Amino acid sequence: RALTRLNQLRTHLAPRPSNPTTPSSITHTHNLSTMSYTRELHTALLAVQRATLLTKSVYTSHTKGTLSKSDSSPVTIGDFGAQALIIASLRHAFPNDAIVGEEDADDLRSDAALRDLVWDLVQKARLEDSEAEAEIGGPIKSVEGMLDAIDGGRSPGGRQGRIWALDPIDGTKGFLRGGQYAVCLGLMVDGVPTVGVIGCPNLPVDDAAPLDASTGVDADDKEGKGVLFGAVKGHGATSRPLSKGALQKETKIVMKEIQDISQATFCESVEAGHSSHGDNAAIAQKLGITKPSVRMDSQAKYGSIARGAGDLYLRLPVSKTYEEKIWDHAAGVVIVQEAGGEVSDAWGKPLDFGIGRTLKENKGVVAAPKEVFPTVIEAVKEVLGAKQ
Ligand SMILES: Nc1ncnc2c1ncn2[C@@H]1O[C@H](COP(=O)(O)OS(=O)(=O)O)[C@@H](OP(=O)(O)O)[C@H]1O
Ligand SMILES: [Mg+2]
Ligand SMILES: [Mg+2]
Ligand SMILES: [Mg+2]
Repeated sequence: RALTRLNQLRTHLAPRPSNPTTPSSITHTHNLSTMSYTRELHTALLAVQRATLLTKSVYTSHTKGTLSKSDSSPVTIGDFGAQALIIASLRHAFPNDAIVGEEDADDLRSDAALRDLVWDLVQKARLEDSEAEAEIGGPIKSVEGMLDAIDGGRSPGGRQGRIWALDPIDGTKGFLRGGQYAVCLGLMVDGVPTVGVIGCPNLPVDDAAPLDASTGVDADDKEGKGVLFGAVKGHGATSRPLSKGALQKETKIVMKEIQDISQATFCESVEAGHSSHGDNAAIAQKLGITKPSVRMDSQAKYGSIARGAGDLYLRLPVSKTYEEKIWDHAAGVVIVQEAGGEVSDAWGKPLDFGIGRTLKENKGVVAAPKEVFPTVIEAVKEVLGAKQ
């Protein structure tokens, strides 16, 4: 009977290729551990944890090595270093997987001084637990290996197979300002976000801590800051303290039940250029919300609502042409869904992660607990509709 139950579970949990003509070489192996993505989650948690150590060392140092990218957004040595470490970890554990990473190594190849700064950071960032460090492949061996790892994030994305979406530092502006930021890694299987991990060095460890965007790095690790969120589709969401070595014990997280939507707290971007503060405020007003919004950089917003510290995440588009990037949402979406939430674009349309590196068929993002989600989307549509 146990065997029948196991087989039923296998059939139930097996990720199915969306296209029945998928060649057998990229269909998934049917063993229970891959089906529940235990190894993927474990690897992603350790990889993100190691990368957060690197970002913290940059956060507290004076040299951030900031460059302006072609879209005039900033990138730092922390972004490059974290991307190198995470891609090296993924290649070690899952050499056949594709990776969509935000950064590439072009700027480092043409700037030796910057490259040396990143190489120095990458060599120093090691997990103190040798078993954990070995599980993610140990240190990167050479400068060329580091550049090659960073360039490993050039996948165009797509709807088939296993593709990781990596944001080595999400909220780089927040990172530079001394605010919240996050290291984010999601695995998409056939275009569906399936595993999500977010490391937030500046959020309180305590899931019940009141939501404020209070900032400042916990330089001596004495302030109880630093949290690592994780989730697997169908298996719930967790948080645990970030550590410097092996993974700490996890706690299950769930979104807060909302009795009265007018009492909800909503989160939005700090940067007015990333999300329309005016539209967000109009939506809140329609819902009868009087509490001020909490402005917070990065996917720390997804983590915060997933653990019930806040309730809603509103990201109404500012520009008609901006396409949201998949690495800004993939991990957060799994974590919120698994904590009991729903996420869509501003029109209530599901986010389509299978088109490429961006969510080009979607506009804006709204996340809320399942029970109130339809009410929130109605308010969003009314506000958007009134503008058209
Ligand atoms: N115009 C526009 N509209 C929407 N989003 C944009 C836009 N420009 C940039 N970005 C992306 O915003 C990412 C960080 O946004 P957040 O809202 O999470 O943080 S912030 O409070 O604005 O810093 C940020 O991620 P990082 O680059 O990883 O920091 C960008 O990918
Ligand atoms: Mg980002
Ligand atoms: Mg980034
Ligand atoms: Mg960026």
